[in-house]
Amino acid sequence: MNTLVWFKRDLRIDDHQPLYQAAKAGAVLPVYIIEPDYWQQSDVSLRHWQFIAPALQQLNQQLTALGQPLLIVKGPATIVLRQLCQQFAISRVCSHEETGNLWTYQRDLAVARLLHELNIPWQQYRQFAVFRKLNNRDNWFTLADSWLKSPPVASVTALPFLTTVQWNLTELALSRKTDLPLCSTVQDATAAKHTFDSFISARCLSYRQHISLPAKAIHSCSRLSPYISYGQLSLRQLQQHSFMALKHSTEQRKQQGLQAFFSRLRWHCHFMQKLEDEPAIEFFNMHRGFDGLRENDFNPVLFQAWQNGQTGYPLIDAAMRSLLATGWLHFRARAMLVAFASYHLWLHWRPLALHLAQCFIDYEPGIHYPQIQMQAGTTGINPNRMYNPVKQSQQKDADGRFIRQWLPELHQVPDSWLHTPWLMPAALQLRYSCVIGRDYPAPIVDLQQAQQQARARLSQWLQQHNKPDWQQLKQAVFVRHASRKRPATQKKLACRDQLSFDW
Ligand SMILES: Cc1cc2nc3c(=O)[nH]c(=O)nc-3n(C[C@H](O)[C@H](O)[C@H](O)COP(=O)(O)OP(=O)(O)OC[C@H]3O[C@@H](n4cnc5c(N)ncnc54)[C@H](O)[C@@H]3O)c2cc1C
Repeated sequence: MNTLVWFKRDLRIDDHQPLYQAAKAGAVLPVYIIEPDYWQQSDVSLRHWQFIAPALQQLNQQLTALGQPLLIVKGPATIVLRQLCQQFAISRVCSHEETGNLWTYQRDLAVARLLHELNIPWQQYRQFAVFRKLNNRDNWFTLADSWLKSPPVASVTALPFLTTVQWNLTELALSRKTDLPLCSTVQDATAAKHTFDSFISARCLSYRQHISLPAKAIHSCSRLSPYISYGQLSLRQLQQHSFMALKHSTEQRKQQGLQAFFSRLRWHCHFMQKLEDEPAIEFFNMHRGFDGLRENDFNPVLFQAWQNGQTGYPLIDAAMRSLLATGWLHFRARAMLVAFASYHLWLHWRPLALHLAQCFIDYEPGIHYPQIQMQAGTTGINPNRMYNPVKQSQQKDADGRFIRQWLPELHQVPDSWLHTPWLMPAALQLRYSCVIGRDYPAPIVDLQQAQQQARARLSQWLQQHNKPDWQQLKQAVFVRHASRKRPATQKKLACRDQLSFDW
């Protein structure tokens, strides 16, 4: 029996159910499809390819060592699969389930129709604690827990040789009409295991302390997100290995770091489950009562300044420029960028989501859209969090290491002015080669005014809409998406906290 294993966002051979099941039954044709239409989508960028291409080379080496190299084919999935199924007398297709964007969902539907027509079964296996057709979240925690604790799939030790086809990733290269510049430094796609080992053995010690400090998070966070997003590492194995490390650790700081990391791996699945349950949140407000709140106020000038790290607020701009250069940011900076754009600049979340999706090397639709909506305050069940960028800057980058690294125009500005350079007297601006409006922009909005306006707009909206149907919608979001880990009463109280601001 010849089985085609379709590699998508699961570029590994360990704990790989489709590969294991296929290998048990006979010959295996491992395939990766470069889909030109996918690469034209507005939430995709060639920065993603910058990471995926070396990951594919590594996967090919691993498969070749097992006996059967990887086939990489360019074209629409339905055409490629039809041709391969006929050419290699394929009697089954195996892959992992994908919780992707609308485009990948529709492509999967088209593939299902094709395989049905060809009378070839398509077996899809779970790779995250994400469950299809879940009615509500009541049992999710128990289901997730038992799946995450279940034994990983046995390793495949050999694959019978079926075919080899020469491919060259440079020749298969993609192009896009408009795109962000590639990252100037990108995480090493072939260093997944090394990155995990270095985190578990040493870097996790300072994870809790440094997780929100921009200059330190880059070293102390696990940095595993792209390897998880493209499936080079199995989240289940990561969860189990970190649990073992936690169990055997006697050092308190290490335990705290591993515990925090361990729960975030679960959050990964918790967030993905939201998009799986309601794919519409890629486009629409999770709580539809927020429809109309920001749509008509979109200001492209403010958006452009935000996108390019030119808002005049140093921590915001340093975060964006660091992201543009490296494709990565720690959680708090991601949240701050979205909150600042949503509240202070009053921009709708959808264009923000697309820009950031293109920027993030680790773009994972299942986490991305629910997180964006949470930070933009459109879920209706999470407290609104409006970060003050000056306060954040003074607290999280007090010595200005991060700001100076990414904003060379502020390099000479002393700490006392660094977080509010627009307040510097003109003579000092000249002395420190940072003339506001010439070398670095003046703030694009007045902070106090923007905060007050956002708060007033939101209060007014909530007053106008806080009617029984609003509560009903909120309850529906809660039933569908809220975590059930805390007791229901406590959670309900938290949900009422509609107008809390983190000034
Ligand atoms: C607006 C916004 C958009 C985001 N978009 C993405 C995205 O596209 N892809 C992505 O992987 N993460 C996303 N995140 C979550 C989080 O910021 C990143 O997972 C994290 O910064 C990646 O760095 P790390 O691997 O060093 O994380 P660590 O802090 O070391 O965490 C380890 C792993 O836990 C998971 N994780 C950590 N934080 C979260 C979280 N808040 N929610 C869900 N899972 C989490 C990730 O798999 C991460 O790799 C987003 C957060 C925000 C606020």
